[in-house]
Amino acid sequence: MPVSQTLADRFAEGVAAYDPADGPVVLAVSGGSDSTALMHLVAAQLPADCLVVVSVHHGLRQEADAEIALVAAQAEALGLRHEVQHWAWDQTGNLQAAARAGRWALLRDYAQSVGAQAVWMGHTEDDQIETVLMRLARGSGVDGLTGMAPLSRRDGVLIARPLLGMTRADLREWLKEQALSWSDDPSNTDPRYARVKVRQMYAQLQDLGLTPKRLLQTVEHMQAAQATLIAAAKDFATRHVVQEGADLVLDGAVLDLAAGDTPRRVLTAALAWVNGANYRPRFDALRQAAAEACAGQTVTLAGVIWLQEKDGRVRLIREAAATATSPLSPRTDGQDRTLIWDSRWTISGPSGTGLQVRALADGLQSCPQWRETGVPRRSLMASPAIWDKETLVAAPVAGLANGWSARIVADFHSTAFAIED
Ligand SMILES: Nc1ncnc2c1ncn2[C@@H]1O[C@H](COP(=O)(O)OP(=O)(O)OP(=O)(O)O)[C@@H](O)[C@H]1O
Repeated sequence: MPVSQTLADRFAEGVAAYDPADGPVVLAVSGGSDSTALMHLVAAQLPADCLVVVSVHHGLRQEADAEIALVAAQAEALGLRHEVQHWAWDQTGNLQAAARAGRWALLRDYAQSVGAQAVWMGHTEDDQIETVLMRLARGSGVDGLTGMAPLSRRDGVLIARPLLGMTRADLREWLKEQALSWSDDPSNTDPRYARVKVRQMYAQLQDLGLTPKRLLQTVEHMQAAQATLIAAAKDFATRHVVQEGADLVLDGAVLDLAAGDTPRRVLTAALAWVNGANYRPRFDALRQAAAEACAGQTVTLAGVIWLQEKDGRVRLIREAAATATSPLSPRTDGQDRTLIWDSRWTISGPSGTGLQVRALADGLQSCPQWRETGVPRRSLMASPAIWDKETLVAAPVAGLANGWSARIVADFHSTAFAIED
């Protein structure tokens, strides 16, 4: 059977769970073989109007213009929308790491600005093997050695990797069979990069019997171990964490980090849920904050205020000052505008020019009915509000709707234990 047959069939199974009603999908396509194959395979399975192809131009190599032009031409032939996002290096830090982080930030922000349900990426089995070997070299634990997950979450955005079970060689074979071209980025073979070194050394490790099959078996064992840890954490959370709107209320058991993996996992998940998964504290900082909270102090960590309740529990509230401002670009078709704010609120409302979403903060004074909502003051101050420069247009959570709505994207207990990327 030609590669095309089996590969396309396996891919079709992988996308079966996708529901167009949940919003568009962003396809991250660099123009390399893997993401080019991803674009064509997805386009054959899903309706074009729910796909947006996004290429990030790093402005670092001359060939990038031609690579992105090739993606644009192929996307157009498939009837897909194609967007280019430009990245600029501010000359700080390691260039590779900065480019990777900058690329993700552009993909994430774009996905959130169009209310996308997920970003799909072209990582393959080869990338998985390299990732696990690099993490082994860093002494990673169970979570790290699970490698990349087929479905995970970063900064509150879902990442799908439908090609993880396929090899680069198979994808290239498939592209050739379909007479489709791709671009080869020379840095993918530059031995100065750690990933390239790992790839080259892995060829030797295979001679010792560390075949892809064996290595991926270990990954499966780790995934099973991780699933057990996550199940225990979920169960613990149902007993010790209560979601109240956008806040979480924890009892003392969650702060008892000496009790092992489970409370640490639950506390970390709780913070990540409240801060939109924008940052995770280091363990030392977490331990210190938990001890202070146990001693009755109010703590601010990871963009979250840990406030004492009268009954001794601790309320986690988003810190208004840690949220960002998102511009609301107007729609030309007169439809409502939808975007995701602070990685966890879906905001919808009438189009308009020059509007922004940012935390309500002191705008609370302009919401006469806020007390009737029953939501604590500090929680309302961190809730989303629509602003026209300094004028408050709407604060839906604080009782000033004016045609706008805001809802928390996902419930804590059912989503907070998704695998983090
Ligand atoms: N410049 C980019 N623009 C958009 N998406 C990108 C870009 N670079 C990488 N990606 C996404 O990240 C995935 C993994 O990145 P990686 O650096 O391994 O890819 P690559 O070698 O540039 O290209 P490919 O994976 O397509 O062969 C890609 O498959 C793609 O989905």
